[in-house]
Amino acid sequence: MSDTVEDVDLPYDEDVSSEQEKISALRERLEVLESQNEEMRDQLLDANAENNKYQQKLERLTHENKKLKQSPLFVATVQEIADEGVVIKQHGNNQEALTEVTEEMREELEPDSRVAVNNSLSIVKRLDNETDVRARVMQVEHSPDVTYADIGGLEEQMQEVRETVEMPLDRPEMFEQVGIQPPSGVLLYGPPGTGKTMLAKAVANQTDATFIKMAGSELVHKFIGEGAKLVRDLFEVARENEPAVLFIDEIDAIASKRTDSKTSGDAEVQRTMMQLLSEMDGFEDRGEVRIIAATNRFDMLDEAILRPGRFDRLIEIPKPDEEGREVIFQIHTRKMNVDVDVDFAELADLTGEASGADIKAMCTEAGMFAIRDDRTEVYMQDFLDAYEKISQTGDDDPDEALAFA
Ligand SMILES: Nc1ncnc2c1ncn2[C@@H]1O[C@H](COP(=O)(O)OP(=O)(O)OP(=O)(O)O)[C@@H](O)[C@H]1O
Repeated sequence: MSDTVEDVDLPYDEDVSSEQEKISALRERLEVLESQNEEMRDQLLDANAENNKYQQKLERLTHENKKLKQSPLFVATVQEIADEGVVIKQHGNNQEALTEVTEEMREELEPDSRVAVNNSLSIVKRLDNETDVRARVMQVEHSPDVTYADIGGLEEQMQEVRETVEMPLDRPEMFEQVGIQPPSGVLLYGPPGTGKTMLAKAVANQTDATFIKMAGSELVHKFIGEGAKLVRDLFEVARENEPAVLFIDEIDAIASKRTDSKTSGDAEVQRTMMQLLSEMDGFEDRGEVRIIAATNRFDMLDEAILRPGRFDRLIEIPKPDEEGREVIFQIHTRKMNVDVDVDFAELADLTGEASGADIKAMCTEAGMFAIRDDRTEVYMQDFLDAYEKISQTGDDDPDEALAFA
């Protein structure tokens, strides 16, 4: 307190008041001050009580907020931002809902944003950019390092793929001058591990194009509810990266014959396929992007996908014949330290039903036998042992890939 007696405004006149008057004036002043003090103490108590109340509320909200963030959240996509609220579509069950959001959150959202919602479908947060999803579902490689020389036993098929995919990418003006549309898509079909992916990569390498791969099964099983959007994204990424080879593996997962069941999963697959068809139909004028699809289940495909203008070249990629197998053995042992006695013709003869992938596995296994034996050179016997081992692998499980035993 800096006030001194001189500063205080006294409740009496110093010069005229008697002692008695001074005392009673001071008493009165004291009473007033005491009652003011009382009042202020009451106010302070009230304020403290209020403060306590807010403190408790804050704690409760912090706790709720934490709980909200901890309990499992569902993923949804924003469909529309309307005055009445935000329309979201949940992944998994595809149900649409109108939900409220805070002003701050509303500003962050736009149609197609992916969001996390809680049990009562309130939007809790916006999920980070969708390139994340794209990256997880699409494999993008600029000019992959596979060349035609790495592929064995598919000369005819290679020629056909080159004509239909490579020419339009390399010399688009030829098609323009002749006045025909280049074939829009190529479908490679045949057993697993026969080189379909390799072929698509080799075309991208040869034409210096970006190779973009998406697996049909991932589209419908991993990213439920997002299939159609991801197909849209896929074509967009291709256009952004042209010249591009767009490789859709396991296309049967999205384009199989319609089944009679009407489950929501089927409806979702249908929507994804419709999106694919519409992207392909509108694709002719979209520059230097070529589509290659692959399937092991040609018999399952919906005819809609095979209509002219879509995949109008169907190329069978069979298992290699004996001559092909010999070449594939040579390709996969190029970098191996192989003994001169190794007879690839004999190995090709031995491995009747092997696919290219089986042969590759056998070469690696032969190398492992050499290493186990502490050698750096791989002998014929290693290949024979590898054959033995690999052909036995599938014995217990007839579905196992190695079918050449
Ligand atoms: N014709 C081939 N020539 C050389 N190597 C081959 C051949 N076919 C397959 N391979 C080997 O097998 C591996 C798998 O082949 P690829 O992925 O191209 O098969 P795919 O037909 O696309 O199989 P899937 O249908 O299972 O996707 C290749 O990386 C390669 O090492």
